[in-house]
Amino acid sequence: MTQLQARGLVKSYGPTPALHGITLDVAEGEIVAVTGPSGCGKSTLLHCLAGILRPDAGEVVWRDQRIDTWPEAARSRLRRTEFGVLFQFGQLVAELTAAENVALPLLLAGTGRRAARTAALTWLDRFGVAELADVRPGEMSGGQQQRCATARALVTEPRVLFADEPTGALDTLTGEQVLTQLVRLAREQRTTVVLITHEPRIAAYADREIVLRDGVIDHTGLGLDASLAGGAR
Ligand SMILES: Nc1ncnc2c1ncn2[C@@H]1O[C@H](COP(=O)(O)OP(=O)(O)OP(=O)(O)O)[C@@H](O)[C@H]1O
Repeated sequence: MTQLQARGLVKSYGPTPALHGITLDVAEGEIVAVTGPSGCGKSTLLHCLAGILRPDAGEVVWRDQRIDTWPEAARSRLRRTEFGVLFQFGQLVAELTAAENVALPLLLAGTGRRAARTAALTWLDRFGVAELADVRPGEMSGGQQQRCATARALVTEPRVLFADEPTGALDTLTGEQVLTQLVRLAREQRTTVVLITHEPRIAAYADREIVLRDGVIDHTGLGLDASLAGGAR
């Protein structure tokens, strides 16, 4: 089943064009990597798909519903429930512990405190950082922070996870470790993932790679092709 569709997306920032007509289908449970040179429109595409930005023209369709025309409050609710969003710097709340950070999206969605904490501990454990439950982000390494942020993005068990360079701030080995965990858990949950990356090695974890150039899709390929092009894994 198709989970998410972009139909002829066009977006400019004032005089600066970013997307020139992107059409794309993402299947349920599919992991798609969006790659391409700096400035080619990757983040803009992700933000349009996630309902953060409204395209100037074209449509974003999620499970047969056109969402780009929804009011901001409805799109924001969608991002708190059915969608998960993860950025390069995990954006954990500095004053909260890891468990409180991970529980936060559930509390915002109305889950009770005890159930939210239990789920947070489960997800921290899945990312191998259960022992950090009561630690604040300032006392964690970058990799530990990003594991917590990834746990937070998945704790609501979103249908679609949007990740913008989620391992871009980490060293190669740590980045790959976090990403393999993310991909494994996403596959277990049948979560659809749209992942932006600069690195062919990272794109190799995806089912499909979509390469943008100057705001259009240059070509698409299998993740495996990217791995071969980028050298041995
Ligand atoms: N808020 C903004 N205001 C003005 N121009 C912007 C803004 N955001 C992006 N752009 C421009 O839109 C184009 C696409 O940017 P976008 O960030 O989507 O590309 P990207 O492929 O994600 O780049 P990078 O890999 O460097 O993050 C670029 O020319 C960029 O300079």
